[in-house]
Amino acid sequence: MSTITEILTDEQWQQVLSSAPASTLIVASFHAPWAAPCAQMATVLSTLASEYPVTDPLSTQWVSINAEDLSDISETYDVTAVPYLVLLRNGEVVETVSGSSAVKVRTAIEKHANKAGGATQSAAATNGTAQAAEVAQADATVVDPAKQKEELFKRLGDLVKAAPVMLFMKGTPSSPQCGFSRQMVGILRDNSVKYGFFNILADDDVRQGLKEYAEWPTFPQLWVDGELVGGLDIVKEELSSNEDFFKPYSVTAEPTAA
Ligand SMILES: N[C@@H](CCC(=O)N[C@@H](CS)C(=O)NCC(=O)O)C(=O)O
Repeated sequence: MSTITEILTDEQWQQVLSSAPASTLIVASFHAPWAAPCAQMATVLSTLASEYPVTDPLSTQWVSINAEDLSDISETYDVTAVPYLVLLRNGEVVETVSGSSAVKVRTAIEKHANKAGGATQSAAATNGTAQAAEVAQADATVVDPAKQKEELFKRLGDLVKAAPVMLFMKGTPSSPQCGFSRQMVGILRDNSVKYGFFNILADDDVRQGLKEYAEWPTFPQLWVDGELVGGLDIVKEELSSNEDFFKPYSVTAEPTAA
């Protein structure tokens, strides 16, 4: 059974790419320590990995990459949100999956992995192992719409608290994909605000789900301490009535006594 290797350096990644046989499917999972769905994804992937044999030429190779620490690798594969899965064969990307849907991840891997790997997988499933049961359960939570929504809202609840100030935007701060998001990034920069961001264009579940979760229909959305402040207009209003609105979140703020 295969296990997942954590990639710690660019060189280690290059080594994986250059040493893998041409037939090997490389399953690369990009994650960030602050993103709760990545922990769930790690469980799903380690379970899937354990179902695939190591033997060449039927091999799959499983690696995990911290998207922030190894930003050059993330840029190479256009990783703008996590979890993000990249499947490669012979140095070429064969498929990517954005988000934490266990079903999408499993389907993509099964599609590209060798058939013999699939046979082993069915054997594992009929063995009724705890691991097979775990994946089945992860899948079940995603296909039942009510459960799916519950899972998504739980994920969103964690995501809006991923940093004290969280911006849900179109694009990234260095490359906003909408004028409203660009203006919001400018305001945060002008106020020296330290913030986390999420590119909603990279994850349609988050894009649509957050509108309902927040009861706010548009982006950008700014969340502070897990509470929605609002969109661009509201943030401008807040600042015009209180220019120190962002002071507690400014990188130049004086430390406050506990
Ligand atoms: N007046 C709004 C402007 C934001 C807005 O209208 N956003 C639109 C276009 S970028 C949007 O997010 N639409 C929903 C979507 O694209 O999913 C604000 O204050 O934030």
